[in-house]
Amino acid sequence: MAKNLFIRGFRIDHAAPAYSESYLSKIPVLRHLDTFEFRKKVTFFVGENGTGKSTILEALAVSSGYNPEGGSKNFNFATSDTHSNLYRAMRVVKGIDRPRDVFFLRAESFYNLASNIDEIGDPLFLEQYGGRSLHEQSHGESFLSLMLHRFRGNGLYILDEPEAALSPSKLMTMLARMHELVNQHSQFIIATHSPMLMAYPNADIYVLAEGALKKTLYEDTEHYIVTRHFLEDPKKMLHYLLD
Ligand SMILES: Nc1ncnc2c1ncn2[C@@H]1O[C@H](COP(=O)(O)OP(=O)(O)OP(=O)(O)O)[C@@H](O)[C@H]1O
Repeated sequence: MAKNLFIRGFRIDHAAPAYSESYLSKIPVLRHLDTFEFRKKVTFFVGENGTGKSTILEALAVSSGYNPEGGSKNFNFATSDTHSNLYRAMRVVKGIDRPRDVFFLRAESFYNLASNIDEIGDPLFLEQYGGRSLHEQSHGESFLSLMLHRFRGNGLYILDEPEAALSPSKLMTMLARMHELVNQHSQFIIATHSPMLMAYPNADIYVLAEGALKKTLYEDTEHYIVTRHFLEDPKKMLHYLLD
């Protein structure tokens, strides 16, 4: 196991009631997932909708002490208790070093996170988020504020579909910032559908498909292949799809 990572892996106890007595046992990928080892500073989980990416990220985040709706360890707001019980059946293997910065971001509850920052109302605290309420910034601007101002390096960042808000050029800004943070000893665990984001070099890509988590080369991912085919000849693809 890579010792210099903050999260080195996890184990799932399939006999735990939290797992066996819930819908989790019906998610094909989880059924065959006993242990998982992180090897790189950036790990992507990709795959079709509903294959279990968010479930795994959320359990990793909750097991590591984060608020299930997102934020750092200081956030404890909850707007609805919809997170799964996987964290009760999961044991996270931590590295030797502890991260000095942690953040769990999920696109779907970003709005609630922004409200919570406003409620805290401390200007010094707000400064970390670019000095302006995240509600007064666009979705993409506020996410970039988070990456540029709040993420400080030496951090563990668990991001669920961070591309949701970003234009292609801002996605490139994110890639550059991510690289800086990786060089400052950070670890990223990301669920994504973005072929641009998953192009980040020296990352591991795991595809959730056919009941397995399979390490896959970037060029072999469906995201890369389908997007490339589409962009090579959009007219031909549209003709095929629409006629
Ligand atoms: N509360 C729940 N009750 C029953 N099934 C659920 C519940 N929450 C999620 N599921 C199911 O668990 C499976 C995995 O969901 P998850 O959100 O982890 O998928 P995902 O890979 O992140 O999908 P997407 O790419 O669409 O975000 C899905 O089939 C989903 O329908």
